[in-house]
Amino acid sequence: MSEKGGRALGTTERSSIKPRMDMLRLRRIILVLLFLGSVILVFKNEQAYRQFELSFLDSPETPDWFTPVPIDKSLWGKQETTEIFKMNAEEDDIRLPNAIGVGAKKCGTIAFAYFLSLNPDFRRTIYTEGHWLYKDSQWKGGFESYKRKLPTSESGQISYEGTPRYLVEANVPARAKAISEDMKIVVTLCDPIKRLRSDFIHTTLTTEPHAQEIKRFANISSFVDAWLPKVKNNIIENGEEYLTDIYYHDITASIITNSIYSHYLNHWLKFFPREQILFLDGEETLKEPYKTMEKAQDFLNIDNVLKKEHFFVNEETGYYCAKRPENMKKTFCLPKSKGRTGNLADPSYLELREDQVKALEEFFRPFNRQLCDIVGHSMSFYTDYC
Ligand SMILES: Nc1ncnc2c1ncn2[C@@H]1O[C@H](COP(=O)(O)OS(=O)(=O)O)[C@@H](OP(=O)(O)O)[C@H]1O
Repeated sequence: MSEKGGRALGTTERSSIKPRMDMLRLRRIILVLLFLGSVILVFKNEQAYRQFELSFLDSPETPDWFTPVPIDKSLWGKQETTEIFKMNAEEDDIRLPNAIGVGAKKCGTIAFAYFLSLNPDFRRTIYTEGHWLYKDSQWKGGFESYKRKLPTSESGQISYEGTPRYLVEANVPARAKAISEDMKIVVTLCDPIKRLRSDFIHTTLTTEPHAQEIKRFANISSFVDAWLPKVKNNIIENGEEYLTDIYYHDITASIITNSIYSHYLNHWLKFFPREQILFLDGEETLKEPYKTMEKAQDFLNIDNVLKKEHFFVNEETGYYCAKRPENMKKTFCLPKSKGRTGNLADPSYLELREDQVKALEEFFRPFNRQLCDIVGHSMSFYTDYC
């Protein structure tokens, strides 16, 4: 009985186990397929995401990836300064600046200042850059401290101090206003991508805090792949606030964000009216420096001493040099550290892929549109937006 029953049970079991095994195998196959499917989906999504990050939305109907904070021109020049400049020294042959240069970094700010200083009415600091206004410890030292950075000048001459970093330091406009409400501001701007290239290689040759990190990238292309998506996401998540004082919280990103001129100018314009700011085009300073000189001399109200006949191209470097107006036989060229990108030993170090150039153009576009509104006229790098 038990044997019979046992055999009967065994047969039933066997006949029900086989379909169950088949079901289990089928389920396992389905699970494996589902797993593979989701791995492919994740991979494809990641690819699509990167594609999006580095894509160029060519159509004019395509909305910009970001909408900058709207500018309110009625507020320009209205913000009072709460900073107090300590006038703890006499003005003698060293006077307070009546004009400052505020960048942008790598746009030809030194070419501007060095060439213009061939006009005897324009007196610039003997140091290339002052780096005085944004440093709290120096600011506290008042004029006694600032004097060490300033040129000698006579009344009627322009006393000028220029530091490209001033453009992106949030405390500088209020401090410049505390020194003088009539301060004239000179801003040289240039193609954001060209500027980025120049900033990238320049940083590798400095002791700035991010120099080591930048040096670790094989070339600018791998830097842009790694950092453009990060910067974009930070702006999307935190808004333009992320750009404020970036040197203190994400200095590596500044290689890219230093080209977002509109954000920083918006801040400057709260303190100074538009008429007190001269916008120069770095491309013009490079290709037709006499035009830049003419504009600057007019703006600063000094004699138009520097003219076309004072400039010539140095055949060895391909960059402009100048003849001294008081003795045209004496010439002056900028130091070799300027004009680096045009004479690179390995140009591939600064090469960007086509898709990267497009992604960068797309990245800067909303800010350049706003820049056009701020400046009020077209510049070589955004003619289409005005
Ligand atoms: N005449 C002449 N000679 C040499 N270089 C010239 C000249 N005119 C403009 N430029 C451009 O100036 C770029 C350097 O910009 P900055 O002086 O603003 O740099 S810095 O921020 O002060 O470090 C520099 O960029 P790099 O080529 O990357 O060095 C040049 O594009």
